[in-house]
Amino acid sequence: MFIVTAKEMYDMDRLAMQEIGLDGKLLMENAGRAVAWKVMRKISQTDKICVLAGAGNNGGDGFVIARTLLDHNYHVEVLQVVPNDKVTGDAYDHKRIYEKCGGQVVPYETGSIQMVKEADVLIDAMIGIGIKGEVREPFASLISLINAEQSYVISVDIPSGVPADEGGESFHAVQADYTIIIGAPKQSVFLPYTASYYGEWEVVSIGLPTFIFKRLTSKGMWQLEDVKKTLPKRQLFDHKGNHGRGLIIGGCKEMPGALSMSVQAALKSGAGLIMGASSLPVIQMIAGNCVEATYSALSATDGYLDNHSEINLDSYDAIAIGMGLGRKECTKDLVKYVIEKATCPIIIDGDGLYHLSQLLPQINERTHPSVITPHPGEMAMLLGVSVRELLKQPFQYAKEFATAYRVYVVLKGRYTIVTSPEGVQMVNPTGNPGLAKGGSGDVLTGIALAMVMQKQSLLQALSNACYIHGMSADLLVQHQHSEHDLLATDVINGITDVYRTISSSG
Ligand SMILES: NC(=O)C1=CN([C@@H]2O[C@H](COP(=O)(O)OP(=O)(O)OC[C@H]3O[C@@H](n4cnc5c(N)ncnc54)[C@H](O)[C@@H]3O)[C@@H](O)[C@H]2O)[C@@H](O)CC1
Ligand SMILES: Nc1ncnc2c1ncn2[C@@H]1O[C@H](COP(=O)(O)OP(=O)(O)O)[C@@H](O)[C@H]1O
Ligand SMILES: [K+]
Repeated sequence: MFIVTAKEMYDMDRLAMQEIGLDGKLLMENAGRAVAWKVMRKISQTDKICVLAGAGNNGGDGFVIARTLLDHNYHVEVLQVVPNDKVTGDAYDHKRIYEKCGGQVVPYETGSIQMVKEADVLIDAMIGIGIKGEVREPFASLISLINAEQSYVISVDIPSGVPADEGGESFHAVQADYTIIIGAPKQSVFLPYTASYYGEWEVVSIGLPTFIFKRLTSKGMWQLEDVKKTLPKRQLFDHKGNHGRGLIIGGCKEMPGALSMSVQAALKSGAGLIMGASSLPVIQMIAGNCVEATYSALSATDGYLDNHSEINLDSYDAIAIGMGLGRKECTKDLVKYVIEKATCPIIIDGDGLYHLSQLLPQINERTHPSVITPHPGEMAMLLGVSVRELLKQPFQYAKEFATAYRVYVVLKGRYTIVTSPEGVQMVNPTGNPGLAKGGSGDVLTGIALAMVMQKQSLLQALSNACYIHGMSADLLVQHQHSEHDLLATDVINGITDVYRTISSSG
């Protein structure tokens, strides 16, 4: 599934009309009818429905929705929020068709507030992706009224008032219960400050050909069907070498568990062979948790790894470094050494990212792939901006960093964004707040290492890792756990169910 900015959506529209000959009225018909079918599945025939229509094409969709509902004997009326002369073009044509089919259009006036109050279902077709600046009257008051009422609110394309793109912060918008998105989700579906306005959401197709999306956007949402298509399969005559040899370097005296979780998660996700490298006390503490792994004891001073020359980096398909490593000068040297010497893909996480802020020239010079897996705090630190600023434009910032330093960026969060050095972006939809707990990131790094070592493109490998990690948490919360008691080690064990579910669902 593709993700678009408002500009990309308008460009697609233009291309569809000018180059293919799909005209605007037809697209509006497709949009309105597709939305109406979704609406019918959510409401009952006895509901009193009020469609609030604005002046633009979003309002035009509203007239098609109303006509379709009317034709199926629903009790529907349109409240036109703008004067007649503002409804023009395709929207005007669809208004006329609706009226010719017997539809009622009630002009907006103070008395029509009653219409909103009496409705069981409000269909918000006031403003779509064409919003400019702050919402004006009477939209602003209507939005307050809608939000204060108990009726079921369905927004068309986007809750009116919510910006389509990242970047904005202050806005007054409809709080929808359900949003039916037209064509493709906009960036604001995935942002922390706008996502909740959408309520439950779904996307409907309006017949724009896939090649148009491919040509105009490089953002998408990774879905189960993508995982099924790209996940490495195990063949009858496979041996462990076919599924990669991985090295995981991490752990210090205060954080031995981080390494343990990454090692376990990597093996559980399908890695062929995993070597965990840390100090002897750390290894002695964790080896019993995962007897399938091999371990390499490195020298340490005061509980922190201190000697990079002991590590042989040559015989691995991928290396992960940083989980629970510590923020000492000696551990920075270790990270620097791996960045400079590793001739396979590397994944840098945790304290490795802390050190990376002083190793940016070195990462830039790598000729083999590099992956970073920051949470927003780590990403903001690397970019030298505040977390608040980063979260206003996560797509933009992740892309800036990925393309500037030629790295894969896995910017973690409710909707983790994976960005390739070319700027292609994949959003992961799985996961829940049960993952907001120490150790979840270490598990993700282990899964990511296992994926990166096996035969898939790196963007696919990292998207699959995020999907599996989140899906494990989702299945666990649906079946045996709650978001409160879920532990990172549960997420490792839950990988079993993820694979069983994926393989049994065809
Ligand atoms: N391919 C597509 O993307 C298609 C999109 N369609 C619909 O078209 C919509 C976009 O249509 P438009 O470009 O006409 O834009 P909109 O309908 O989103 O909004 C434009 C209207 O809102 C008013 N407006 C803008 N900012 C405002 C503010 N701050 N306060 C009050 N009023 C404001 C403008 O004066 C204008 O009348 C989409 O959201 C979608 O619903 C469909 O018609 C089918 C095809
Ligand atoms: N509310 C949430 N919804 C979905 N996923 C979440 C949520 N909170 C955290 N996660 C996921 O959990 C992981 C947390 O990683 P991180 O913050 O690095 O944890 P730690 O370093 O403590 O192990 C990330 O993969 C992130 O996407
Ligand atoms: K809307």
